[in-house]
Amino acid sequence: MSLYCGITRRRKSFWCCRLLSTYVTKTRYLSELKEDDDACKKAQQTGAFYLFHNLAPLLQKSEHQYLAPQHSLLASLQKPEMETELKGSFIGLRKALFQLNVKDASLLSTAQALLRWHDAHQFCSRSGQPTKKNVAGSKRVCPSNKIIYYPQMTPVVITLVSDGTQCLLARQSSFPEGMYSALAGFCDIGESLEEAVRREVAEEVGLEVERLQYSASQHWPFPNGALMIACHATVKPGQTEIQVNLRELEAAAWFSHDEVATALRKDNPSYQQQNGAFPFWLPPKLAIAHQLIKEWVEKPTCSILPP
Ligand SMILES: NC(=O)C1=CN([C@@H]2O[C@H](COP(=O)(O)OP(=O)(O)OC[C@H]3O[C@@H](n4cnc5c(N)ncnc54)[C@H](O)[C@@H]3O)[C@@H](O)[C@H]2O)C=CC1
Ligand SMILES: [Mg+2]
Repeated sequence: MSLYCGITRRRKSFWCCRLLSTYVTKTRYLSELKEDDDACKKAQQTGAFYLFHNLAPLLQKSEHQYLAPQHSLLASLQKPEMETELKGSFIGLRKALFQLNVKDASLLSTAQALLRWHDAHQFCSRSGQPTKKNVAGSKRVCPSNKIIYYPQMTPVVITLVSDGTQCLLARQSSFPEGMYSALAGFCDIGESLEEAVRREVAEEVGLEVERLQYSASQHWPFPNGALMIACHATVKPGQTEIQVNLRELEAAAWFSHDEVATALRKDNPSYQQQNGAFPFWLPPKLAIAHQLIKEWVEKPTCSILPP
């Protein structure tokens, strides 16, 4: 698509033309919809919608997968009629997330986080008056004092600690049986990413991080919309003795490269072994914890690059 812009200098007009990439065009269009209620209302007439009921998206079950159908603007129907009409059911996102394709999982996570934020920010914290949502849902405004509230994400660090040959994985009692993951924790106010990683590792397993390396980030819808910031970290040589903080974790342990590589190849084994224990398994592909662990398996030295 072309952009034409007119620049007037010293009474002469110059016209320049340049091609905008599809990504830039789309981004600018979305940015316009956030600011322009009329343009957004117009877009809604031809837009596609995901449906939610009490924060649960309407999904259709297909073998081992969930499909997230999109709909045009619908007449208002009650939940049971809606499910019958659209041949699906409203299913909790926690249950369905890992059985959705990447695009639907990402869009539904964003949508749910936004809906949850609106639900929790109905009133101005200064005036106590009801706030008003713009059409796009990208902000809320207090009509009495004009304070603008924007949706928030909470930063969370997630760190795969390694001693160069093994990596440290932990589990909380709320995790599914047998699943271990990298260490995660909410950033405290005023902290840098590096400080949050060092503090969380010290708090949860009693180790001192020597070096850390940023890997990637991911929006995570639970519990209230988090920005997961993933890092690799190494601990000081010879200082690998774990002291698990049992208020936060149920268990933590060092795992060898072979153990982790084998677990990475398996799906969630939802069976118990003969001795009653559940086999060791890792978070599913969609979770950034999985990507972090996979990176380490492919390149165990990824955390010992120069800082
Ligand atoms: N996408 C992924 O791969 C993974 C995501 N996670 C997410 O990371 C999040 C944080 O991990 P945790 O170990 O639970 O955090 P954590 O180690 O900071 O412990 C949670 C506790 O921190 C306190 N806390 C401090 N600030 C908080 C805030 N802003 N919101 C809520 N609680 C706060 C509360 O007392 C809470 O019980 C989890 O909610 C989990 O959903 C965790 C592992 C993997
Ligand atoms: Mg934690």
